Amino acid sequence: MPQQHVAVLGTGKIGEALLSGMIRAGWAPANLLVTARRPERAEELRTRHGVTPVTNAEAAKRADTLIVTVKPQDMGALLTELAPHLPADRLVISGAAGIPTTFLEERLPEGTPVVRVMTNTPALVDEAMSVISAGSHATTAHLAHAEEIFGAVGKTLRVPESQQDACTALSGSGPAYFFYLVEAMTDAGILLGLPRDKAHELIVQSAIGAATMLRDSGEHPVKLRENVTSPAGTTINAIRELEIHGVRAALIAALEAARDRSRELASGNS
Ligand SMILES: NC(=O)C1=CN([C@@H]2O[C@H](COP(=O)(O)OP(=O)(O)OC[C@H]3O[C@@H](n4cnc5c(N)ncnc54)[C@H](O)[C@@H]3O)[C@@H](O)[C@H]2O)C=CC1
Ligand SMILES: O=C(O)[C@@H]1CCC=N1
Repeated sequence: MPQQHVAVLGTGKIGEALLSGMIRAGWAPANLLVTARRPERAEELRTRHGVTPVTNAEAAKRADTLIVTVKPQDMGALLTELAPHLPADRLVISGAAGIPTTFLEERLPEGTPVVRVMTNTPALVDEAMSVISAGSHATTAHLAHAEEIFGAVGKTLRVPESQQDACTALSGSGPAYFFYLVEAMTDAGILLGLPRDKAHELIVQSAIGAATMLRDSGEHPVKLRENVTSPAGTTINAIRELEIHGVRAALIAALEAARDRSRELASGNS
């Protein structure tokens, strides 16, 4: 069967990460359409990936599946532009934080299947976590198609849409928290007298090792931490400081704030 045409609309950081992953996974660039606001950006995407830049209206007419990766604040305007050109049997996948499937369904032709996905930037290295939910007209075949696309850049997980804002706080924004931790721990290395590049290398390799153990050992994180924490040793002194400074509570509050912001995002739209 010939591959379907897939269009990525609003090909910024996430759109391009997905596009490049799809090509690495074997999608033919000839079947991939992209839209961008600026002509120079469209040309850059053509040169870099061999995909075809089109207008949003052309994408609506030509693509079997449309993946919308604009910022939440730009979603309303884009849907208004697409709606008059979109046949109602086309699958529309939204990658935007906070935008419910009902928001798209209300602005697209009656019966349009919509799937909501929250991915993350490790898509760039095929290690994304993408959580996927169906709108009211999307079937399991539509979900499977979304999984095929996002599976090109990492893991996928189906969740009820009611959990999407929480997932956005955990995995959508998640990489930023780890980058922040690495940055802070590297600063600590500087305080302890290490050169910045050495401190960075030590922390990054420790992060990779810890992440690999979390994924592959089957052990609970508490057990893994206990294995590092020797009686009267160094680690417990650090853990005590983390507890005194409320780092666990800060993380819980931080993710709650991210979840709340995700809930608010749809209201910033037309
Ligand atoms: N950056 C991240 O870590 C993640 C972002 N997301 C979601 O992905 C979406 C995109 O985020 P980024 O890629 O970071 O943003 P970005 O700003 O890099 O990309 C969005 C692109 O859409 C273009 N655009 C806006 N309106 C358009 C229109 N009418 N026609 C054509 N192009 C248009 C913009 O020019 C821009 O290039 C957002 O909705 C965000 O919530 C989801 C997961 C992670
Ligand atoms: O910060 C944001 O709004 C986007 C969504 C998840 C990660 N980045």
